[in-house]
Amino acid sequence: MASRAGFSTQSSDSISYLLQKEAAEIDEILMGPLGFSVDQLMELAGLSVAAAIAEVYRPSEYSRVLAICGPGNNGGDGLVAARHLHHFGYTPFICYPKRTAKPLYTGLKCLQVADILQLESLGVPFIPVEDLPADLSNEFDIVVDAMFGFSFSGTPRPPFDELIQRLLSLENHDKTQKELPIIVSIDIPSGWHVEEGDTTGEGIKPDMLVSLTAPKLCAKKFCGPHHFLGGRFVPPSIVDKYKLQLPPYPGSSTCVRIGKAPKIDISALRENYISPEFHEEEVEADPFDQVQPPFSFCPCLSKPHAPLKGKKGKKLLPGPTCLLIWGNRMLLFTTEMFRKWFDNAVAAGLKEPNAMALSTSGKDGKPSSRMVLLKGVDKDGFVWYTNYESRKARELSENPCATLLFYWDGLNRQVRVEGSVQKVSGEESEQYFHSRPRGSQIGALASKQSSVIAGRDVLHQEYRELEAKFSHGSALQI
Ligand SMILES: NC(=O)C1=CN([C@@H]2O[C@H](COP(=O)(O)OP(=O)(O)OC[C@H]3O[C@@H](n4cnc5c(N)ncnc54)[C@H](O)[C@@H]3O)[C@@H](O)[C@H]2O)[C@@H](O)CC1
Ligand SMILES: [K+]
Repeated sequence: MASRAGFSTQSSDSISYLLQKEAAEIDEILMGPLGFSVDQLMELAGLSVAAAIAEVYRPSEYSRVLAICGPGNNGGDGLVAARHLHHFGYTPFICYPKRTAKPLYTGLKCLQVADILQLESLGVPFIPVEDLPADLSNEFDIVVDAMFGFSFSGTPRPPFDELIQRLLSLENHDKTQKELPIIVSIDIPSGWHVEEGDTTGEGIKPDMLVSLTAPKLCAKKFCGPHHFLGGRFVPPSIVDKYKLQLPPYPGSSTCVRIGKAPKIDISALRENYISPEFHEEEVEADPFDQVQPPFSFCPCLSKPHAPLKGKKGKKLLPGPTCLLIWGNRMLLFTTEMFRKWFDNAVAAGLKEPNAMALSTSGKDGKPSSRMVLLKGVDKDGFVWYTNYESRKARELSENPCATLLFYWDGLNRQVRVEGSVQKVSGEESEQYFHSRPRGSQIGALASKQSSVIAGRDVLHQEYRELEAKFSHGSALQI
């Protein structure tokens, strides 16, 4: 869950939607000339479904997940998603009415046997359809609809007709009375026509739809708040053949949000912290002994940032209020302790753990904040660099007091530092300046930062002069 799905800014009008026939053809091409195996595709599809769910619904609030799996590959995606959700910290349950009983099958059935064995080894319960509570609203927080995908046609036959009815009855509950389970449909909301959608207007209305490979035509009619695309395996030959326009997946994400951005009630925006609690009695008497906070970290270590030194530096000397904060607890700390926590944040793979909000105020007393990057920390203080003509530098020259705030999402920690600020030595500044890439050096010299720029021509002129000074001629952008 370290990587985020991001949001595609591509309008839903410019995304391609597939006809049923095209979806089936793509399936055949992938598993024919392109050499994919069905289990490979299903694994990627199921993983992207689990990732999309985890993106929106946290296990601390939505732990109990029921996956209702159908007889085809859509059902297989549901089994795989449930396995990944287990590893993401959810408690999945499976209802798999057409599960195969015999172990020796070929093709798809063989795969489903493997999926079942893997889920059973994780202790994931399989609930027979007759044991499923008639009212799903008390038992589950999320229901994954993995009954039918793009090969569905006609009207649902038993027992799926009745299962779809149970999902429908969830929607008809009095929503003001209690929290109802979220419905997540894989690829197609089950019971919908693959191209025409919910033709009767009485089909299920999932809260989340995770389209796979490319959305099917019926997805145009999806009105729920969360539409994601998953199945990050489409090769260029298929994109070209079907003239597919698909949004890019950000970074290493297996899913990407498409459709409209979710409407967020800012007043209700609250992070559910799932990191282990840190109790008062666990705090060491000597803060230096509090070296390893009681958190476990992601084993994939990202490379620590190389220490940077340099020019136009500022150093904040921590005053009496240096607080490590986790949840609603605080601990006075030293820069040495900070360093250990910082190293933990780097090891946890957090993005830019050295980003910090710097707040200053000048002689007018009006505070201002901005994000800057920490460039060093030692027993004397915290170092960052700024152009001495910037607003922050001006304010610090008028009032050499500042606060720093680090916020390490994912670890549920923040660090607040308050103190007085002084310039670093010229020598340290020089070292830092020369350690920066050429382009940044030019940019730093030319930049007036937040001060008002008299005229663009003047600035261009300065750039030209600076570029001429540096033979490398690094590219510059204004
Ligand atoms: N690129 C792809 O093609 C990929 C497809 N995947 C998944 O595979 C799905 C398609 O899988 P399948 O082709 O196996 O088909 P489905 O999973 O859509 O379902 C086919 C099964 O449903 C039954 N069925 C159809 N209509 C019915 C009805 N009215 N009542 C009761 N049963 C009915 C069929 O007899 C068949 O057993 C996709 O939607 C997607 O979820 C993913 O696993 C990976 C990639
Ligand atoms: K489905």
